[in-house]
Amino acid sequence: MNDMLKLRNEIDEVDKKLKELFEYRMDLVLKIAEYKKKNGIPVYDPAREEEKLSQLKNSLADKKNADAVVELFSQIMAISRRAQYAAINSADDLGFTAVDEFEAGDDTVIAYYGETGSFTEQAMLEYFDGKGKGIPMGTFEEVMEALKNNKADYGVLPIENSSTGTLSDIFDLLAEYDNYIIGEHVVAINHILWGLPDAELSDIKRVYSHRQGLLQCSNFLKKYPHWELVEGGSTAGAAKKVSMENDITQAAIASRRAGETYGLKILKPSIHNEEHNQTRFIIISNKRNYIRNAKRISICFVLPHKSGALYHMLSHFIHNNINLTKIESRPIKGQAFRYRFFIDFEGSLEDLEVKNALLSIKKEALEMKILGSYVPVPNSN
Ligand SMILES: O=C(O)C(=O)C[C@]1(C(=O)O)C=C[C@@H](O)C=C1
Repeated sequence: MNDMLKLRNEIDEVDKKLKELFEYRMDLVLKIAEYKKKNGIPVYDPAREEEKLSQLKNSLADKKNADAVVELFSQIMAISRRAQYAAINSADDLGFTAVDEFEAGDDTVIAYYGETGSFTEQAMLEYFDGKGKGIPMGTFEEVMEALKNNKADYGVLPIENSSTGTLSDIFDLLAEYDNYIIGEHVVAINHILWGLPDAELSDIKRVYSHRQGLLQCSNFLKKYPHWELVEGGSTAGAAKKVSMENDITQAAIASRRAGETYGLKILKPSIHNEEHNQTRFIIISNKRNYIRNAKRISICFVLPHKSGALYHMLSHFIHNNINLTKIESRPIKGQAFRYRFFIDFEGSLEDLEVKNALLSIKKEALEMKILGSYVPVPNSN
């Protein structure tokens, strides 16, 4: 027998013992689960886990294995928790209810950002198949308020553009309000420069649009440095303003629907920087419901201000084999250089792995909110 074969035989012996010990350990873990269930004790006990890890680390003969031992036992304890959640079966509730579908009929009221003809209205019409009664709202916050005050059943807001990135205000509002993401929709954004029916490009002195409209068309606008750029309201609001004020020197950057709605003329089509300019919209509700088996989840959390806190938090995703699709951070108002993290990941609120990760994060974070679970648009992020 050669040396390698001999060593492998020894490893086989060690693995056999490890396996037997692992099975024995899992039996103990399930007995603890029974006890926890009977006495209403939560599955996750971070203090006990912390104590175990430092005990194991400090008692090592050879400290070079310290990190590996911590990794190995963190993983073993994550597996144990998963088994306990399965045995206890939803004693620790995430507070969300699965539904088969979201109903929308003619009486359904949907608050959307912007004016008639805005891209958000288009997202609403496409998502709800033209059903429901849309009410335009002047600000993102008004959409949130309409849900809060039960003035609307659903809300629609833009959250991310393929060329300019995320709309950070929306993240702050999602953290602040008790409203939840129940769906998402992507719209191809085609910006057009619109003027009055008699206007020519050479007449223009001032251009109105939403901040995003101006940003997404910045390359085109750079060619006209003498134009005054005025941001405010939605893109459709800008088209309405140009139409109402009847000044030949004014133009608006807006959608085809908006320009046609307000009787304007195309001065320049397709002026956006990126050929495939797309915006992702979210559909929100004030109820903690989600479509059964929806495969995307968004959360946000605030961490204790100590070294390694984010690393530790992310390990809950790693140990539960969860794939993150997006991570963002936003400064917390009134707390200089402290951040709230926003994470999107794959999975369903019914998965034990997801439950395991979320309940652990909830326990460790200073605050954690599940922003919603929804069916993602393919390749949206
Ligand atoms: O000691 C417990 O409470 C257990 O359930 C066991 C165990 C472990 O695997 O060691 C599992 C989960 C807890 O978070 C802490 C420890």
